Amino acid sequence: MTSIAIMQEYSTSLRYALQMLFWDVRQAGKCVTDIKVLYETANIQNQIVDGTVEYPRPTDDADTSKGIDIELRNVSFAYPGDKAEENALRDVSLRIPAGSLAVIVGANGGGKSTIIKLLARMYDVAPGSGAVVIDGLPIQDYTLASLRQAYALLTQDHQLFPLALAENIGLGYPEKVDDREMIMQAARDGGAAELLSKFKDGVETNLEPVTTAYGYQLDDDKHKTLKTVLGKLEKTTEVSGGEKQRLVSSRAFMRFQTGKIKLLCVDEPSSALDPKGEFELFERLRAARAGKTMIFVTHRFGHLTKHADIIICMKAGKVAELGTHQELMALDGEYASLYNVQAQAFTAAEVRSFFVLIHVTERLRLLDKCMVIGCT
Ligand SMILES: Nc1ncnc2c1ncn2[C@@H]1O[C@H](COP(=O)(O)OP(=O)(O)OP(=O)(O)O)[C@@H](O)[C@H]1O
Repeated sequence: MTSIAIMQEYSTSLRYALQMLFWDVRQAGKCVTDIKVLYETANIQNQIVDGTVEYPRPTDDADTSKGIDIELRNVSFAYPGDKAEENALRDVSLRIPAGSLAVIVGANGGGKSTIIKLLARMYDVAPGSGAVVIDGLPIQDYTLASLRQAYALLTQDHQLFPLALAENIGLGYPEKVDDREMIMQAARDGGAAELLSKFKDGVETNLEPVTTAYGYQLDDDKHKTLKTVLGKLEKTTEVSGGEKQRLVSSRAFMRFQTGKIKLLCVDEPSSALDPKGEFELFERLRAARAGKTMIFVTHRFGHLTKHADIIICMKAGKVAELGTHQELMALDGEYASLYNVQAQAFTAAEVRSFFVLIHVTERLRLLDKCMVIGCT
C-alpha cells in the first residue's frame, strides 16, 4: 500500500511538472512571436511620404520670425476607411497669418481636431482635394522631422511615460532632459510646480515604475539597502487627470525653450483643469506668444475667444463663420448662439467671482513681477 501511495504521489508530481513544462514552452513561443511583431513594426511603411525641404527654409522669402503662416485651400478630407456619408472636412478655406492667435470653435464633430491633425501631418489631403500650405509651400514639401521640430502640440491625451517626472517634462527638449533648472521653470509655467512639491522625491518621482520587484525573506537589518531599492520600484503614487494635464502642459513649455517652436496647437487640453488652472494655463501660453502662431481648439468661450485675432467657427465639416469675437457677435449667427448658450449658464454671482479670480491672478502676477525685478 505504501509503494502504491508513493507511486501515486510521484505520478501526480510528474504530471504537474509536465503540464508546467508544456505551458512554459507555449508561453515562450508566444513571447518570441510578440517580440518578433514588435521588431516588425519598425519596418511598417509610413503612409505619409516625407518631403525634401527643410523648415524653415534657409533662403526663406517668408518671415518666419513671427511664426508659421497657414493656409487651407479648398480642403476636403475623409478619414481612411471612413464609411460616413459626409467628409470630415468639406471645402474648407481659411488663412491663419504668422503670429496670429486663432481659436477654433464649433459643435462636436465639426472638424476642429481634423484641422490640427492635417497640420501635424498625421493624415494627408488626397490629391485633388485641396491643399494645406505652410509659409507658401504645400505642407508635403517639407521634411516631417524639421516641420515637427517647429511644432508644439498640446492635446487632451495625457501621455505620461514610465520615467521620472523631471524626465516626463524634460522630454519636451530631449537635449536638456537633465537640466533641472529648465525643467523647474517649465513646471512653474505649466502649473505643475505645486504638484511636484507634494512628492517626497519631487521631480525625481516615478509614477509608473515599469518593474515590479519581489523580495523573498528579506531581513529588515541585513537587506536594508535592497529593501529601499525594491520599495522605490513599487508603484505607490497616483495623480489626477488635471494634475497629469499640468505635467503635460509643462512639457510643452519645456519645448518652447528650444527656441524653435513656430506653431503651438492646443486641442481642448483644459477639459481636465479647474477654471483657475485653465485661466492660468491660457494666460501663460499667451504670454509665450512671441514668435509663434497659436491655434486653440476649445468648447469653452470666454477670455480666449476675446483675445483671438481670428475665430474659426466650424459646423459639420465646413467653416460656418470666420472673424473676431466682435465681428461674429455682430453677425448674430452660429458663434453668437453658441456663445450666448454658455453666457446664460453663468449667473451674476458666477460672473462676479470670475472677475474676482481675474483680479487676484493679475495681482499675483504683478507681485511676482515685482519680486523678480527686486521691488518691494
Ligand atoms: N480617426 C477617425 N476615423 C474616422 N472618422 C473620424 C476620425 N476622427 C474623427 N472622425 C470623424 O470626423 C468628423 C470630425 O471629427 P473631429 O474630431 O475633427 O471633430 P471635432 O470638431 O474636433 O469634434 P469634438 O468637438 O467632438 O472634439 C466627425 O464626424 C468624426 O466622427
